[in-house]
Amino acid sequence: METLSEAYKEHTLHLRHIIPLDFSSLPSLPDSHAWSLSNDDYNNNTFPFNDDDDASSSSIPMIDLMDPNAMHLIGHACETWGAFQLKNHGIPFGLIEGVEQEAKNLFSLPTQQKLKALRSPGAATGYGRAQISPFFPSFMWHEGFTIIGSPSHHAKKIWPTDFQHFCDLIEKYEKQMKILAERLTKMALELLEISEEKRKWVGGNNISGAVQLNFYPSCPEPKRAMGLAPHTDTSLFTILHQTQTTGLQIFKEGKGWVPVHPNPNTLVVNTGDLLHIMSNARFRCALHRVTVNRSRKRYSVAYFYSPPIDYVLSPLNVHSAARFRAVTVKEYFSIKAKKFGEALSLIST
Ligand SMILES: O=C(O)CCC(=O)C(=O)O
Ligand SMILES: [Fe+2]
Repeated sequence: METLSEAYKEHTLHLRHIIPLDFSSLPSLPDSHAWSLSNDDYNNNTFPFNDDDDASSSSIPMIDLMDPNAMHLIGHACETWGAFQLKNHGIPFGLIEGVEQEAKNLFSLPTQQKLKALRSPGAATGYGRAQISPFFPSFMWHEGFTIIGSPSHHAKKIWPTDFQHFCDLIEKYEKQMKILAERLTKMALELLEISEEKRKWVGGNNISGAVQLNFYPSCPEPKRAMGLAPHTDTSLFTILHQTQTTGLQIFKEGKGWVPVHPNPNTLVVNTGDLLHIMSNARFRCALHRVTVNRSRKRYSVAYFYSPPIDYVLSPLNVHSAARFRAVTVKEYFSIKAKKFGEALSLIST
């Protein structure tokens, strides 16, 4: 089966954009990882907001999936923020905790062991820096591990005799996340009045899904470092579990960088470029980034959900002129891998 990995094949990266720094023994921030963030940028001078902003308009909405009105609340959140927090999402707490623990185990391994699963140039899966690294002048304070389909190929390299537990948990997690993503997608497509014919793929087995484990080590100079640089996700929806350490921020026009405070038993959902395209820009794709901190390590687990790679994304059923030309999922992934922030404007009509 063709998977998302295909879209990265023509886009080979230099090894310096793949091999992470060995963060374990650094007394200070190397120049290669220094960002010139102004104090205001870091502290986001627009936050807290004006007095006339109430708390509910100053942070992404919290939505209860059991709420009978959930679909409309989700639609509103996608229109205004491109993101929301989700409770009563149905993913067993023990499973989330288990995957979090696996991520902690993985990233605390000695560098040499992690490098056995290094992502190869032109590949999408394995251990390494963020895929967006080449588009920024400085490196990020981050290590990642990307999984598409079964994690066993890479897991066997890291733990030759002991990979099964990791694989079982990740596969269970992927299955549960897929089910949740399907529920959200059905609601979004219903709100967009997408035809039955164009919705048939939802619930099928050839969707494009990926799991991304992220690690942000504690950092000697957090104000001059960046965990993950500003980006939008190449997905329809991204469902994120973050540990209880702040860092994730979403950019909101007129407000600046807004923190997404971790809440126990709550997942963060954001819309990605693909839903932005399908909705003819009615749903935002949230620009987000991650800051780091001095004493606490931060972990997150992202699940990216997208239609099958040959699915044609086109702003259908819209009441105004299409703002994007039709592209397949695979074509869009490959444009994004090569052109990053320009991808949406490159397919604009
Ligand atoms: O670590 C986070 O909170 C966000 C991760 C993220 O944005 C990503 O993996 O695309
Ligand atoms: Fe992201």
